[in-house]
Amino acid sequence: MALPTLLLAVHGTREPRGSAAARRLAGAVAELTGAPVRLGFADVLAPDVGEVAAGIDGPVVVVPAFLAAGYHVRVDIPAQLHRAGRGDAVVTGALGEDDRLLQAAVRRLRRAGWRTGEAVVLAAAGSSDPDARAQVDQAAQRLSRRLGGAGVEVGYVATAEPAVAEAVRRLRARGHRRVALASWLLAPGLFHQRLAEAGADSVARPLLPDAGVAAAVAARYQAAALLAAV
Ligand SMILES: C[C@@]1(CC(=O)O)c2cc3[nH]c(cc4nc(cc5[nH]c(cc(n2)[C@H]1CCC(=O)O)[C@@](C)(CC(=O)O)[C@@H]5CCC(=O)O)C(CC(=O)O)=C4CCC(=O)O)c(CCC(=O)O)c3CC(=O)O
Ligand SMILES: [Co+2]
Repeated sequence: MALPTLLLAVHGTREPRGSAAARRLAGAVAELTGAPVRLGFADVLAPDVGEVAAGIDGPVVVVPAFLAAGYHVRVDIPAQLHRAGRGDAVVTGALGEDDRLLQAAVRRLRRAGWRTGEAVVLAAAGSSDPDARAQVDQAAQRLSRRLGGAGVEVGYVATAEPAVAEAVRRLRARGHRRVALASWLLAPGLFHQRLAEAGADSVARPLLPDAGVAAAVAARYQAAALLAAV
């Protein structure tokens, strides 16, 4: 039986390097899974996830390239699929709980110059969805353990508190002389650009491109493909 199509749902950005990162991720995932892979956008760019799904014959597995299951994953993408008559598509969970994403964040952090003893702000996009924010809090706790108990605070670029710059200030107020920013963002974009102004001593790059992130997407697809194939 033919493999279900893997529809990679990315947020969408006006930053061309962000779109290039998304296309490269789609290519890496196609290689890992051997499945037909298509790219759709939740916001900012077209075609949206529903429009892409409507043009696909046969079963579809949508893997959201999102770190937490917030508004876009839980509301926006399912609504796009319903509008397009593809409410049958299986939508997998977000990626942030997969340890490979955390490993990617740690690699970026070290490459940006983080040293043992420095405090860290895990900088996430921000969401109006409390469950999505709880998922980011959990990632911050896992990051702290992974860094040998380093002080880690969450900071948000938009929509939620504390803002990234405020999280940096709080750590300094608690006596941390050096504060590093870990990017809990997938790709270069407007949100990542804002991290440069947050007052940190170093800023890690976003998570993509990364083979572990591609493997996490492939794993989500493979687990769901069993359900999607009719
Ligand atoms: C729903 C909303 C707020 C709400 O939660 O209510 C929200 C939510 C989320 N966005 C997330 C991610 C990204 N957002 C952007 C960009 C933009 N996001 C904007 C709006 C909104 N985003 C609010 C809807 C307002 C509305 O449309 O009504 C834009 C259009 C306009 C603006 O800035 O207001 C601005 C475009 C800037 C431009 O190009 O002009 C990028 C791309 C980039 O950075 O360039 C990334 C990928 C970052 C990466 O690379 O990872 C995540 C994290 C998901 C995760 O966990 O991964 C969530 C959380 C969630 O889904 O809940
Ligand atoms: Co957004």
